[in-house]
Amino acid sequence: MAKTEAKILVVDDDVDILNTARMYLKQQFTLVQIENTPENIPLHFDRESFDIVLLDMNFRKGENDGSDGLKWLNVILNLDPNAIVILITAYGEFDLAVKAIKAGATDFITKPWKNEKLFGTITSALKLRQSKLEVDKLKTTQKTISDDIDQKFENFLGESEPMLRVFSLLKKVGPTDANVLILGENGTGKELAARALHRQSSRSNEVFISVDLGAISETLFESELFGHAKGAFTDAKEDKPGRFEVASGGTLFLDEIGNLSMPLQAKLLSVLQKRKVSRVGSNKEVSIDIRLVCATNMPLYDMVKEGTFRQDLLYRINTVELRVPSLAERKDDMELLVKHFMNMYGKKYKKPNMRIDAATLNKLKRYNWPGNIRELQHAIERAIILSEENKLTTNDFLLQTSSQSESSADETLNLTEMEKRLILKALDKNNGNVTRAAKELGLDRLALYRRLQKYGL
Ligand SMILES: Nc1ncnc2c1ncn2[C@@H]1O[C@H](COP(=O)(O)OP(=O)(O)OP(=O)(O)O)[C@@H](O)[C@H]1O
Repeated sequence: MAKTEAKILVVDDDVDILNTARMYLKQQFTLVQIENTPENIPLHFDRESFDIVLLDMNFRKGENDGSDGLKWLNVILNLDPNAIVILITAYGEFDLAVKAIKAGATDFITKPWKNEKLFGTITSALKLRQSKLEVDKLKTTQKTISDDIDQKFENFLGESEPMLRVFSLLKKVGPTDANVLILGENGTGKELAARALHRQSSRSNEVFISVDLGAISETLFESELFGHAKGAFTDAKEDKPGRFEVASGGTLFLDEIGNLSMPLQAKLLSVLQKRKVSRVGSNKEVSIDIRLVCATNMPLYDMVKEGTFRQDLLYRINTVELRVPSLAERKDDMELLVKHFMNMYGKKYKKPNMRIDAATLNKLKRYNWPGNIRELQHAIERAIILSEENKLTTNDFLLQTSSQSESSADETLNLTEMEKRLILKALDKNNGNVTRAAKELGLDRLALYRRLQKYGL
């Protein structure tokens, strides 16, 4: 009969017991080692990773209160927290066995034992060992995956005033368990902000689960979020936990929350209130412990007034509100972001040391970026791919919407409005330098200052 794959260490000061155990166990398992001096246990663990340790409770002659066994049990669990220890007790030592199991032993066996009983005890303990190792492996895999994802998201850049305010709020709110609602236009970095909150929380070693509510169909909503039991519907071939359950212990990020229909808002609210979910097709409720972060680019407050977003749901998710500014509001970050993406795509497309001239940077600053950072990121990627020299020029950027918006802006015939726009344009072009902007406008500095005051600029 093939031996079962397992490494077993038997520790007892009775050499007869050791030899009997070894003789029998060697026929059943792939590796069996024996030791009569418990002080040598660490040496064995240095050389081998044991699946099971059979450990005597009473070592020194005359001592039979089990304190020695408990001490060595502790040593073994320190050497390997996943160790499976089966204690060898004398007949009638039940109290001691209970004490040992509370201290972390897996099972006990009384001597003299029957071989079948010993085999059965070891076989079921081995199953536990395998699950513990599997959980460990899954945890490591999960950590590697989330570290990997986090790396992609760790660069949340900004040095402009509005971004410094965002960072300061993130720092204050991150470590709390407060529900956070992140508002902002598309592509402003709302998901980055949510991940930054998670990284700064006490849950940072747990999962961050992101759900795009805009991408989940009405019919799949419940099964995706709350899970389903086997047979709940035709495609439910097996039990499956939903995102709420998977995120338990960590952070759940619900993106595009403004896109939820009223019936789905009611379902979501009920789960958030109860902090419990039941999988579709099951009556059993599972408690969930999540930190909730939601995001949207929709005007939730207006939607509440119109009756398309539930006020009670809004109050549940917006304990703290954070607004990520649009790129147009943080033009001071343009250079930093442009250089960051140039560096990123320079590496990706093997075009290192790319430069950008001032005129091109100014063109990028003047453009409105309706798609925000995502649009900027794509524009730089495209420019790097298309560029023929190691310098990005205005020709590498096709900002058509920009010229449209610039020309439509010029269509206004209101003189005051025109003057205001020209001043802003001149300032923008000259990086906020009043002297140079004034010169370009044909004004002296004082005259420009007076106009800035007049228009509240
Ligand atoms: N401050 C920033 N620094 C660096 N990169 C950024 C920054 N903000 C956003 N990005 C990048 O812009 C892209 C869009 O960011 P993100 O997905 O977080 O935006 P979003 O607001 O969640 O978008 P949507 O509303 O479309 O879901 C990502 O590639 C992200 O890495």
